[in-house]
Amino acid sequence: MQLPFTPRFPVQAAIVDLDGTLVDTLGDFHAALAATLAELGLPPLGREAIARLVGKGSEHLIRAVLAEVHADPGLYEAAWPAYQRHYLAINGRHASVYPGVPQGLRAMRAAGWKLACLTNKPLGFARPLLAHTGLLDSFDHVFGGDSFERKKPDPLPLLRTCEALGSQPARTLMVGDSSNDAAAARAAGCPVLLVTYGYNHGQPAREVDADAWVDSLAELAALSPG
Ligand SMILES: O=C(O)COP(=O)(O)O
Ligand SMILES: [Mg+2]
Repeated sequence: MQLPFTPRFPVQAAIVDLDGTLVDTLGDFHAALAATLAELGLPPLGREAIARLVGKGSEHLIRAVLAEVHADPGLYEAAWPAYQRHYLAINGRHASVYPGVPQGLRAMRAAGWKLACLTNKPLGFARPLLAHTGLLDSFDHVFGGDSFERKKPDPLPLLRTCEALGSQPARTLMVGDSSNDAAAARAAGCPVLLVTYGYNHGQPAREVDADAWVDSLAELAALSPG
């Protein structure tokens, strides 16, 4: 497997982010939040505003959305269960796999790499979404934002995922779309590749400290012989 940079050690596994990297879920976030805000009698929020707030898990998203619409923070207690109900009802309906993802995952598997999906999304949202999009079987492990005590950008979820994969961090590539993925990877000692098409809190991914960037995961397939 060739990469668009030279890692210090040969890579033998990858940890891949979900929202903004494998699947464009902005439509799901928008629909679930619209239903939640309407139920609470609050104004809706546009897609661009939501894209800036996604990436640090659903609890953070709900608190940030309430702040964005100038709602009472105490509404969180009602908003969180309402959001879970609405999200589960529409999970995957307004989502699409990014172009190049199946080719990129196939290339990584063909290289003999172990693969894990590690997202800040709750596991109860992540697994059904991966199954719905046909990506679940690509992964040896799937972990969510509630699988460990802390979420990305903390290195703990990456270190635990490396253990599950049986791969040292220096030999495990983090593939993500945001500064959460990159900061967690740096702190864990994993090399990091970012896609440029994701959310990254509304900022260009090329401005984030990473080892390399790709516009499509199909670039990995193009680099690999055969
Ligand atoms: O649900 C989120 O906050 C997004 O999670 P991810 O980018 O880590 O997949
Ligand atoms: Mg992401």
